[in-house]
Amino acid sequence: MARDHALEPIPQDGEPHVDLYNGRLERLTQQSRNTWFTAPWLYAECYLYRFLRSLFAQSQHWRDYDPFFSQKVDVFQKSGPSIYRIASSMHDLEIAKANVESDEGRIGALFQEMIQMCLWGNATDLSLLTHMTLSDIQNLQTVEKEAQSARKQFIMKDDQGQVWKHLKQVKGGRVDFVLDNAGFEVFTDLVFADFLVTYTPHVSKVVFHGKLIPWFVSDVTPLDFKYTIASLLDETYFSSAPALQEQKDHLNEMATRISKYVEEGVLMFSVPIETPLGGGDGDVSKLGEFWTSPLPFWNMEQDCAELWNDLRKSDLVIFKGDLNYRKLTGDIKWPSTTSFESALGPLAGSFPLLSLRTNKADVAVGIDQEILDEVEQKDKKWRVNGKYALISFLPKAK
Ligand SMILES: O=P(O)(O)OC[C@H]1O[C@](O)(CO)[C@@H](O)[C@@H]1O
Repeated sequence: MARDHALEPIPQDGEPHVDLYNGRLERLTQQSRNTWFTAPWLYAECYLYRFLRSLFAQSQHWRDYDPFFSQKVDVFQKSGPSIYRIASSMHDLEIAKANVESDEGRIGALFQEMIQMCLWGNATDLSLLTHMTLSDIQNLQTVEKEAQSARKQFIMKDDQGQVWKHLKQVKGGRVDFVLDNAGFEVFTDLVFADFLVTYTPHVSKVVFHGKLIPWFVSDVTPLDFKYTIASLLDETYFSSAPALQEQKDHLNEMATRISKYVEEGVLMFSVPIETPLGGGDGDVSKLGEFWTSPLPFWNMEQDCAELWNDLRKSDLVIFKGDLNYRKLTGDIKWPSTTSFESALGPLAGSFPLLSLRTNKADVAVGIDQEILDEVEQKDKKWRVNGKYALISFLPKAK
């Protein structure tokens, strides 16, 4: 990689997208753009994880091995303090349930807190954490109200009001999460989902979409999803964090509720939770394969009609994180004042779409010129340092 070698075709390993990756590579070769430094970054990064998967997929005994699993577990286990704090807030909500349910204004305010918790949960992925200390990580994980208001100035586009206006008109609807990272981030996604189905009349089902192969180090696989819920139910899992029995009880109360929702299918993974890495045999993985292709999401209707048709049934599709944002916008060098709608290309209007992203790569759209000028002056690295964020919403076309 460091010597700018040519990318090799991915061997026919029996798993999805080999021809797709190799066809693109062939085209890049014809254009003399087939080396690590010359290939488009989005393609090269996706290729890296697909190539790595191929090495395991072709082995006899390592097919089910996720080389990043231990890193994901390690960081998750260190997230105890924030997880206990959030669980205690959910316990307070449970006590006030009767009052909350009848107060639309309060639900709206909580909805916005949940959005921000999920947004900043995305700042803590393993691709950025390698150089951080434990206290840096735990600091980033303080996503409660006070920390949220301090971080508000870092949200460069904020469509929270619009998304709430949309969702509050929905009754008993379906929300989808196109997940990003395992560990603390997916925990915040589960908390948001729990909030939506337990305390609001607007949502009765949540579908989670993960990755079928180890992806961008810390992305959620079916096993990670299952493991997260099992860990939350295990009282000893976060034993490195000092916790009162009362806090452990709060976490157990919430985790038991979430686990029951999963059993009942109120919260579900888009493919069977036992799906092995690589997707296994048969058709079950059709709804999961698309997320690890190198394609932008623009032409989802043609590229993966089954998934597009499925998402069309959703009342809100939430795309988490930076890579999903890059694929939504095609990872193009748009002027940052370009509208989010234009950057979504043909995908725009397919379903109500919310993107929650902390900025870790160059592409950024939908930002007012004034805000751009101000942030550009304050922090030249705003596009990539994970400190700034975008909350972008676009409704379904009528
Ligand atoms: O986990 P997220 O938010 O999708 O971040 C992934 C991002 O991290 C990087 O791998 C490194 O910053 C980017 O190339 C990529 O878009």
